[in-house]
Formats: sequence, C-alpha cells, structure tokens
Amino acid sequence: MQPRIEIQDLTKTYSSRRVLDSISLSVPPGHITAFLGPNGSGKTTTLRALLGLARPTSGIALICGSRYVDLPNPTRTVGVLLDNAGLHPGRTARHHLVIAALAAHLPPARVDEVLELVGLDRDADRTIKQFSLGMKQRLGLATALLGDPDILILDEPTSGLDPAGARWLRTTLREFAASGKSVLITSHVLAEVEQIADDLVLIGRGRIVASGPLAELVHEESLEDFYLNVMGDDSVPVTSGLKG
Ligand SMILES: Nc1ncnc2c1ncn2[C@@H]1O[C@H](COP(=O)(O)OP(=O)(O)OP(=O)(O)O)[C@@H](O)[C@H]1O
Repeated sequence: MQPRIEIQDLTKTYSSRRVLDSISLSVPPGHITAFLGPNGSGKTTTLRALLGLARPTSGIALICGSRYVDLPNPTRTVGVLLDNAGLHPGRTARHHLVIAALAAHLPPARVDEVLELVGLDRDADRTIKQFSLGMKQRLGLATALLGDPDILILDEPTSGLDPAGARWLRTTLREFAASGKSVLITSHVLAEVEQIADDLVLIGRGRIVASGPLAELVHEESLEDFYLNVMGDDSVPVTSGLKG
C-alpha cells in the first residue's frame, strides 16, 4: 500500500549549516505517526519541506506520491496546522474560515460544520484578536479540517488546548485514523503522544535516531523514559547549565 506521506533522504542546509541530514520516514494509511525531538532538532523544517514551504537541498518529500505543489486539490488531500501566523486579528473566526473555504473551492456550509466540530460555534462571530491561545489553536484545527482531508499534518496541535480540548483532539485523531486516514503530528507532550500514536519517529540534531511502532519501541518504561534515553545529551539544550 502506498504510504500517504513519504520522505526519503531529505537533507536541508541553511547557509552551509545542515539542519536535516538524510531524513527518511513514511506514514501509511490509518496510522498516527508522532514526530518527536528536542527544540531545534528539525521537525518543523521537515514539515515545511513536505509542504513546499522550504526547498530541500536533496531528497524527496511526497504526499500521496506527489510533491505538495503538484497536488490537484491540496486542501482536500491534506489539512495542515503549522503555526497560527495566517490568522488575521481583525477577522472573525467565521470570516477566516469562509475565506479559506472560498479559496479552496469548498462549500460554505462546511464552515459551520468545522466550527461545531472544534467547539467554536458560539465564538464564530468574535474577532480573532479576542481569542485565547487555545481558541486560536481550535480555529487552526478547524481550518485544517475544512477540506475533509485524508491526511493531517499538525505541528504541536495540543499547545494551548485545555484538558477538554486535548481529549477532544485525541478522540478526533483516533477516529480519523480508524477510518483509514493518516496523521503526522509533532508534540512535546509525551503523555498525549503515548495515548494516540501508532508509530514514533525521533529526530535529534537533524538525524533520525529511532523509528518504529510505539508498541515495539516502548515496553516497560514510559515514553518519556524511552525518549530521554534515546536522546541522551541531545535532549538538553546546548546553552543550558547554570554555573553555581
Ligand atoms: N529559515 C531558517 N534559516 C536558518 N536556520 C533555520 C531556519 N529555519 C530553521 N532553522 C534552523 O533549523 C534548525 C531546526 O529548526 P526547526 O524549527 O525545524 O526545529 P524544531 O524541531 O521544529 O524545534 P521546536 O521543537 O523548537 O519547534 C534550528 O537550528 C533552526 O535554527
């Protein structure tokens, strides 16, 4: 079966600094893959390369066998939550989603559906500048779900979500995967990841350091213990260490 997401030997350098070093990973249908690693290890850069937002120095990054830019209906294929930089503070949530739906040739009725799905229906007509971090995150998720895609690519989706929101997201992603759809998610909240991920890919300083099914990689210990063991010194920021 063709992987929904396939990255092979992806390398990215910024001004001769190699931030991704021959990254490979794949996400099959029906799987939730968690892409984990310390701050600055290369997760967002990998997602940006996959989404055509950063040009790979070498290697390939494909969605359903195509580069993102070559997908005929990107919004219907893949829903993306990267950061919430695209949210205009003066627009209402509904206005933001209507514009996104029009741009993607999606039926406007879908806007009310996703507002309800993420629990923002009662706040739909408030401006985004009045939104809390978690509400912006819910709106970002609503935007990702607009096209009813087969794939979700979510960069730290739980950040800012309250416990009810985090539980809603877990349930939504599990149902999404159970229906044969695929998720690639980054997160630093390992207790959340432990509850939903099928597969893990760990990256440290631009290199894959472990990958495989969660159930095969993590046995007796917690995911946090596994992660910290695998990462070793890579999990400690280079500049840390207060001198006493
Ligand atoms: N546009 C850029 N120009 C130069 N360096 C960059 C650029 N974007 C990212 N980097 C560098 O690439 C490395 C990987 O960054 P990236 O944002 O991918 O990390 P991350 O794993 O997503 O981190 P975090 O967990 O903090 O979000 C970092 O050293 C970062 O400084």
